[in-house]
Amino acid sequence: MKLLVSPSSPEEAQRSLAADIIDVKKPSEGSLGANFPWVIRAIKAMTEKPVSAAIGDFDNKPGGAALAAYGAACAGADYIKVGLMLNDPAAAAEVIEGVVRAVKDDFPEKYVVIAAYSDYERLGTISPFDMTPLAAAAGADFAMIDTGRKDRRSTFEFMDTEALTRFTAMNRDAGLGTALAGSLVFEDLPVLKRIDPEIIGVRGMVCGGDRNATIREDLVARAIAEVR
Ligand SMILES: O=C[C@H](O)COP(=O)(O)O
Repeated sequence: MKLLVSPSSPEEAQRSLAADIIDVKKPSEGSLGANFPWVIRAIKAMTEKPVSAAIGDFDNKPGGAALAAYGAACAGADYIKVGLMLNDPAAAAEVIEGVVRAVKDDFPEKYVVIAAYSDYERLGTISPFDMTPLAAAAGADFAMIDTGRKDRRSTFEFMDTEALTRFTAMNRDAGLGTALAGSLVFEDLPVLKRIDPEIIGVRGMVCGGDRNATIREDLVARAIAEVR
């Protein structure tokens, strides 16, 4: 299980370099808020570790999503992550296909991560279980769950261990890796290890509980030690 940490600036990235994957995002622009290309480029230049970039929480705008994905890939991201803030499976498929093609046509070695939200019922968005077959059919690499609304309610409040285990197994059967995130806390690490996704994603955990605070190097070190 790899640890992905989500800094919002090169300064925070500097304190996140012990993580397995450095995930560039702009939390003030949403759960998977996109940061500027020059921030992605600057963070990519700081490390040999894989860099991921969130490109936004998209409704029915496949062209915008595809162009954002291409931009993140050109800026140096190794993983490109898009969130599905929509409900209609046909529209979701269009966004996913656009993002996968935008990345893979020019950068076949890069990974595409498609995220649905654990709190999909309160958001009225597509369920992670309905996303997986669409992501697999389009040739994405990972299916992810995160919370769409960041109000400190955890993914575990919306989906229990059984559902997350089932999601992980479903992805594996479909040839996809799994990434799990959403206000995870240190106490969740033992059960996450049992669920066994390829990646867990955190920000609030390594900010001391408040994702609007700043990332602490000591907490990144503790997280990586406990994940191992
Ligand atoms: O990709 C992971 C997210 O940045 C998780 O953020 P969070 O732990 O604050 O919910």
